[in-house]
Amino acid sequence: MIITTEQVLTALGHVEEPDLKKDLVTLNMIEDIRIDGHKVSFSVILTTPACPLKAMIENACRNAILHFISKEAEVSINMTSRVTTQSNNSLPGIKNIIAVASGKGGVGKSTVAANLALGLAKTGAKVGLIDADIYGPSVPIMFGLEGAKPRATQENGKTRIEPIEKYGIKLLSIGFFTDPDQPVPWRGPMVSTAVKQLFNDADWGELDYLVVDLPPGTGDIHITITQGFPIAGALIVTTPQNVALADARKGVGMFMMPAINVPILGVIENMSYFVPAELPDNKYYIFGQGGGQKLASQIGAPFLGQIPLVKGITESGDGGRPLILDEANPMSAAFIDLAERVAQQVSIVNARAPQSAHIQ
Ligand SMILES: Nc1ncnc2c1ncn2[C@@H]1O[C@H](COP(=O)(O)OP(=O)(O)OP(=O)(O)O)[C@@H](O)[C@H]1O
Repeated sequence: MIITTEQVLTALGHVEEPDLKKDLVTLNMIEDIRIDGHKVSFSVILTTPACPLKAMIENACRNAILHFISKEAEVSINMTSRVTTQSNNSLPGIKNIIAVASGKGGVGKSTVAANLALGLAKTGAKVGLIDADIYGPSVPIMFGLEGAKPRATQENGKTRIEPIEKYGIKLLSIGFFTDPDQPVPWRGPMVSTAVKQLFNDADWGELDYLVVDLPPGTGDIHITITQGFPIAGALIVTTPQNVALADARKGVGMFMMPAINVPILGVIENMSYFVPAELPDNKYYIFGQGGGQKLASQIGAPFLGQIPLVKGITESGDGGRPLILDEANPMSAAFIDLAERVAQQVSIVNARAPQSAHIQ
């Protein structure tokens, strides 16, 4: 039996990337085809290491070779990834900026941002996290970094800030530069300058994803960030109550304004229900039910899931070690799922963008 590269490409041309709705060959996702007798090997270049469809795509590729070429073929597939970006990126080295937003305060936006950043890193992506919540920066506490001061160096008359590395990601918080016991009486322009420095003056190096924890609501910082930097998309965190949903809708409205025009990656509902430890089969919908899903369908964005009200989330946040790092806790896997769904949406948005590109 002689197998040719053309046969392999034709067979894999029958495998569709379910999100991007095109076949893997057209999407340039197949590389390194090697054939040795009945042995066939190749690499599949996914758009993110956090791809939730990895196993499914691998199976489909194997089946395509066996079905279209030969049942006798021995197939070996290297599943790898190259995170996509949009080529109009004005921040060199940073492929995708993900803004995490909420209408109201206290709905768990920082909790989602921290666990999302760590979840993306756990799948193998290079990740940074900016805490731009000037009114209540939570990253120093959530990462056990109270009192930490990032190193700043002078380079050709310019200040370079070194992000702090913890748990495998790079971090900067506006809280590292303010006194935690003093209110921050900054005026709009000062806030705007400080936030821009977190992006422009920091040595982020190469990042696949830069997660940005925004302040609640809509304000100066939102305008500064959305107008100053290429945001891949915004993630909306809400709780199920009507009051939270009404505010979340306002937040979404801002991202959708023509002058801002940031795609909504999806809606995450936090504190969806409470499960008492002694009655693990009971779910109590304390704040109502179905609100996040309703918001997502009203704005035509994907609903990315529910996070229950869990004591461990508060404890781990307050204890400086986000819950996702505790692999024995079932919520850890739930946060990884969430990170995968968010990465999937970023890849979809990038593929739809006019100047989308597979850039290393
Ligand atoms: N699902 C959850 N279960 C239990 N506690 C939670 C959950 N989500 C968040 N919390 C806790 O609620 C509090 C507020 O969460 P967080 O700081 O993430 O909210 P936020 O929306 O970022 O608030 P703000 O922007 O107003 O600072 C924290 O103590 C956090 O640990």
